[in-house]
Amino acid sequence: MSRNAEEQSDITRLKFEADGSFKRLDSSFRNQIQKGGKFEPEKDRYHLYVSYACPWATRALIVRKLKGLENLIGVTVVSPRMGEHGWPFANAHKFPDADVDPLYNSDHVKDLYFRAEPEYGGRFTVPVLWDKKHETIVNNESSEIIRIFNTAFNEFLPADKAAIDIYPEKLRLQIDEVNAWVYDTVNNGVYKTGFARTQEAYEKALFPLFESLDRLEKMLEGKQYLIGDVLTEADIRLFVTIIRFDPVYVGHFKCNIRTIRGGYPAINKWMKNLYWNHPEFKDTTNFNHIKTHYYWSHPIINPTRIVPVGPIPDIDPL
Ligand SMILES: N[C@@H](CCC(=O)N[C@@H](CS)C(=O)NCC(=O)O)C(=O)O
Repeated sequence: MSRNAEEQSDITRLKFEADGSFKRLDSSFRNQIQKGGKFEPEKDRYHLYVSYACPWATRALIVRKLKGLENLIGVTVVSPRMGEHGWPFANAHKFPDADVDPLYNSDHVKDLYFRAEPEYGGRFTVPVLWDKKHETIVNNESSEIIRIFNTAFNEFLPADKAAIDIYPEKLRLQIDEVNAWVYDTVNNGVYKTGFARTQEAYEKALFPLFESLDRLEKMLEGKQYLIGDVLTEADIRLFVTIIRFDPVYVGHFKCNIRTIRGGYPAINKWMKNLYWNHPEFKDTTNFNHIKTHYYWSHPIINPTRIVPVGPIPDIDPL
């Protein structure tokens, strides 16, 4: 099942635009889980492969826990050191809190992609939502996986968990509007900043990133949640980037106009509340995986692979 595909798996061979900017490719597996479809809601049929380091994958981990899906959908965590073959499992690269692949004992995430589609030509990204019945990938796009988790398994859940709705009908327009610019300038903005190959491409991503943080700071003043007064997917999608900001993006991705803790009191307070008061956020945040992954896995940006010790602490107390 293992195949050499370093063009696709080696992050140091990422393709860039002519102007030195980084362009993220669309995810390829975009199926839904629904009654009457190829992928029906069922207990213990689906499996989630994630990295604790990856902000996109962590969205799915947070929602899995928030909705109480732990007994319905298993999880496997890859090792944070992503090398020429992409994400390794623990048997290929041991690391604390990393797992072996319980389904196929694969060495790398790419082996799952080739099992699902032998001619697969895209990148081998996490998260991967896997169907054990058809032995294929249901979906590898986090924004869709969290919406699947939000509703698809409600019939198996106790009433309090089924009632949790992170994309409520009456807030959808607002959530979609915020998601759009937060995705482009913040979630993906940090990557565009950090992966830029020219000064111009770097600054073209950096300034909009900080303009958006300024805007978010105003939106969060005196508020616990981004939209309305409930936790929505907009908070989850933003949190996974903000929690990585001071420990990684400030240094590694050169997003250093301001730090969150030093420059954005309202964002910092919102982040600390989610982290310290909601186990779904704290228990799915692993700073060791986060820091090791970025500083180790991008030798173009950090050739010594030294992982900085600070900031201490990773997140301020409440
Ligand atoms: N649009 C995808 C992005 C997923 C993604 O880019 N994941 C990164 C880790 S943070 C990855 O696995 N990259 C591996 C690679 O590109 O080789 C999603 O939101 O699920």
